[in-house]
Amino acid sequence: MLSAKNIFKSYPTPAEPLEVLRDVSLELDAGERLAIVGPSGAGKSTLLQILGTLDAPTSGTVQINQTDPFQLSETELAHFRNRQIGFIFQDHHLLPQLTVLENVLIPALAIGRPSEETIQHATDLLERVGLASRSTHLPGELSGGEKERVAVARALLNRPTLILADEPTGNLDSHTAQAITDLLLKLQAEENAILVTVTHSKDLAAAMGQQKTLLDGRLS
Ligand SMILES: Nc1ncnc2c1ncn2[C@@H]1O[C@H](COP(=O)(O)OP(=O)(O)OP(=O)(O)O)[C@@H](O)[C@H]1O
Repeated sequence: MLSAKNIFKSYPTPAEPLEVLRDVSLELDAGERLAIVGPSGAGKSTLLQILGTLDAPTSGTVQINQTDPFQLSETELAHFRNRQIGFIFQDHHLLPQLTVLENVLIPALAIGRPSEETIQHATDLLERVGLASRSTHLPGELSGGEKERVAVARALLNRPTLILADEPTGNLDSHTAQAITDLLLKLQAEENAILVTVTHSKDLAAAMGQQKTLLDGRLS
């Protein structure tokens, strides 16, 4: 379960602090989906960073599976994040010198040498995203949509509680965007994970089923 309660976030500026999030709360159970929409600069990515434990709120609490990540030590938090959260970014963040399979294995490589079982799971995920035949290729040899599919497979490697996607279809043509949306929703449902996406895409937001708008720092 994901719960965020009374989240406020301000950034310091030379003048007044810039208040980006004002009393944002949300609660999602396993298998639920939420699209966060809103104008540019509304604080969508800031909220996603906080839900992803990459940035702490100025005040308020986050709980992921009954754990408050911001109470953990740095090392515990890195481990927790790696185990519980899968991230998908608009520009996929694949490492160009690693093969497709190695890129999917990155969340496992962060905690040591991947087991045979983990390598098999990564191979299965590549099969499920339709890229089994490309596992030894480098990202530079793939199309934009294929790279995004690798990013989806990688986000699922550790069977995360929570998948966070920031504009996962942002750089794709409408046909490829639809294919990535279908794939993401299918895998999320199969894994019973929580999926939160930030998007400007009306199609993706509609496909997510539930959407909320961030405006003037408030989510409604
Ligand atoms: N580290 C930071 N320091 C200072 N201000 C920041 C920082 N990060 C974001 N901001 C500001 O916070 C506000 C919200 O930014 P954020 O990236 O969360 O918006 P967004 O809704 O995701 O926008 P977009 O749709 O354009 O990506 C913006 O005014 C931005 O300039």
